[in-house]
Amino acid sequence: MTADFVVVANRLPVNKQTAADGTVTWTRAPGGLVTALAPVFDSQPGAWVGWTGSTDADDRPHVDGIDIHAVPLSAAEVEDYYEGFSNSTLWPLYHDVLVKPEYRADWWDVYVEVNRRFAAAAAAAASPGATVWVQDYQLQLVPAMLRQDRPDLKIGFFLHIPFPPYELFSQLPWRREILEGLLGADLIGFHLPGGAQNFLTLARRILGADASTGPVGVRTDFGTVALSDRTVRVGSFPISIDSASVAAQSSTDAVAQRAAAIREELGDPKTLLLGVDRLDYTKGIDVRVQALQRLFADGRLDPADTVFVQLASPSRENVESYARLRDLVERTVAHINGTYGTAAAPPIRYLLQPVPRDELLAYFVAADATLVTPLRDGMNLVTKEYIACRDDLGGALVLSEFTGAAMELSDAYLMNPYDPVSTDAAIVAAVTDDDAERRRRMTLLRDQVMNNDVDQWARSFLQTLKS
Ligand SMILES: O=P(O)(O)OC[C@H]1O[C@H](O[C@H]2O[C@H](CO)[C@@H](O)[C@H](O)[C@H]2O)[C@H](O)[C@@H](O)[C@@H]1O
Ligand SMILES: Nc1ccn([C@@H]2O[C@H](COP(=O)(O)OP(=O)(O)O)[C@@H](O)[C@H]2O)c(=O)n1
Repeated sequence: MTADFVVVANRLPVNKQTAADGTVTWTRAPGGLVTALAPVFDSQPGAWVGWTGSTDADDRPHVDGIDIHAVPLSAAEVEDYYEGFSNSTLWPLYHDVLVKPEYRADWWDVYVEVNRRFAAAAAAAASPGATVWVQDYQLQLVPAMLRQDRPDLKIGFFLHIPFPPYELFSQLPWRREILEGLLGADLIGFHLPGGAQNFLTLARRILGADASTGPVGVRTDFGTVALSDRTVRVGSFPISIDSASVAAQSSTDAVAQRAAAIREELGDPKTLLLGVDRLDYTKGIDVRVQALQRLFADGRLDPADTVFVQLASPSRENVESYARLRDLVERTVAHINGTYGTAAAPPIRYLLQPVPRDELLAYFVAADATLVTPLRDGMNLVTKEYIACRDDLGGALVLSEFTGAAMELSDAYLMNPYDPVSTDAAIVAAVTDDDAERRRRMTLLRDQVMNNDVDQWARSFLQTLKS
């Protein structure tokens, strides 16, 4: 069976659960990109092409409402395509070279090969004239490969992470191939106008393409790259969450009771601070923990009545830079608890494990402030989830200027994660400002998040693609 609408993403929206008797069940998976795209299928039927996340060739994933097309990956391909080229070359290069990207031809060869397999699977899943929406940095060659095979398709591409400027991108030995791969699309979307602008500059300087030079706006004023036979549009479409649904899920009695219980279990601290991230070096978990260490040391925060909970989900654990970050975070947390805590009440609680959705929402409702301090982040959906959970107008958001979310959420307590003075000041202001100021800021943040949801993101991208 083929479909008129096909999403192609590295990951399928599925979670594999194996019971004690070996029975396998598949459920819809949560997570940033998946959470954003799943509602698109509520309004139109379609297919999703992607990887199950495991190397078991016998996997036959199934979820209600989406026609799933699994692309199998061997253990060696996971190493070279996912952990290697995607997450040890492209991810650090696109995130400001926070760690040194590795440029290896053997990884590149497997990246090409796996992209070819995704393109073939997408071509097989798509009906004549279908719309195919390719997602993210793992699949940047798919648009051109797919067009070669299926010129009848409408092809969109969206990048969920930052797109770097010429000075960084041009390090990449395969820079021409990546740009040409993306130009196979009819519409290329980025979160921010800056990413779109970087792409247009790169197309001009590296490919000598006829790319527009005027400003790109948010969901308007699209840039163009004129090719010999067609024109590619380039735009900014900041992603969001299903705001109304998150707000509704977080305002149940059960979540309120659990939020109160969490505070009680933590010893009813005067100030409850929260961090929620994949354990990734881009997220600035070390930045916020080191800030707390300074604030406890200089007395601006009292470790006796402050608790910071860091909910970290394990991520890309076979990549060495992730193991190094884990080591740094865990040593710093142990040092702070050893220095400023008591046996009964350590000021930092650190969990390295997935947390059920309802539990996560209860933490958002319970927190006096959430610390979102990335050194670089494409958008950061945690930010928007926290805001959507605060219909009580309580809580405060400390937000790095280096997230995509900061462009829309300028009423947060903004900070520069590279500047300890700015970081410390934002945390202190977020917890000591009077209630009126905190409520004023949260009101403005909520207006933004509740009025700009993921449906608008998907609709604006797909309408632009079809127009
Ligand atoms: O699939 P993983 O390797 O486990 O990583 C999870 C996802 O991480 C990245 O998320 C990005 O997309 C979010 C939604 O647009 C955005 O808010 C965030 O800033 C980005 O980092 C990655 O881009 C996805 O492909 C991964 O699935
Ligand atoms: N411990 C955690 C951390 C994140 N998450 C979820 O994972 C998603 C993270 O999205 P994001 O846009 O902030 O960042 P990435 O991890 O996609 O880079 C959010 O939907 C979080 O609620 C979670 O469920 N549990």
